[in-house]
Amino acid sequence: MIIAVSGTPGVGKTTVAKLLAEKLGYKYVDLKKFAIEHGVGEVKGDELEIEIDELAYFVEKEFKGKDVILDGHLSHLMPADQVIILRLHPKVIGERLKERGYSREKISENVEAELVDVCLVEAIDEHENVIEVDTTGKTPDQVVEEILGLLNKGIKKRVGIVDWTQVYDEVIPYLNLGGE
Ligand SMILES: Nc1ncnc2c1ncn2[C@@H]1O[C@H](COP(=O)(O)OP(=O)(O)OP(=O)(O)O)[C@@H](O)[C@H]1O
Repeated sequence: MIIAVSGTPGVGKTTVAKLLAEKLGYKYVDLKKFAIEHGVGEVKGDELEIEIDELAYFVEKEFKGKDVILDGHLSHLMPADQVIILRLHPKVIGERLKERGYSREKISENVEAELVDVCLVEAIDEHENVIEVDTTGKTPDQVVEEILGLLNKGIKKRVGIVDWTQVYDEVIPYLNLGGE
């Protein structure tokens, strides 16, 4: 089975994807590395611009019918049997990306994407089997146990569990509202 682990940059995809692969005995795949190895997309500045359909072709060709965890913020756009969308309080996303030295603009862009559920909405557009997990305040182990608990119960769809508009006031400091 192909399981895609996606979500806003900084949400904890790689941490959770590696642990989930280990617990399930699945192959772990870094989607960005996979794309580069297959010559999909081109590096523009510090960004890798990827042609989604081309990447999806290689993912299907290489992993269809295999047990794989796909790690990447585009993985929910790939041909997956199950999608896991990780969520995190947008202010924690802001803190993590600040620690990474992201620009104020990049931080704001990603905090806003988390605030308005961009990855979740895209995943639901593409796939029926989407499980949303709020990782806020949970350890990686707790997040993986929650995912395994749902999958073991045969639950393939669980969405609509967070609404960050409730914490909008806490998020404002991370948004580039003035456009400066
Ligand atoms: N559940 C967690 N609790 C505390 N810290 C976490 C948790 N999950 C991940 N982190 C930390 O958050 C940071 C980002 O984690 P990670 O690199 O897994 O995120 P990501 O979503 O893969 O990011 P990117 O999309 O940029 O690759 C790392 O420093 C990681 O150690």
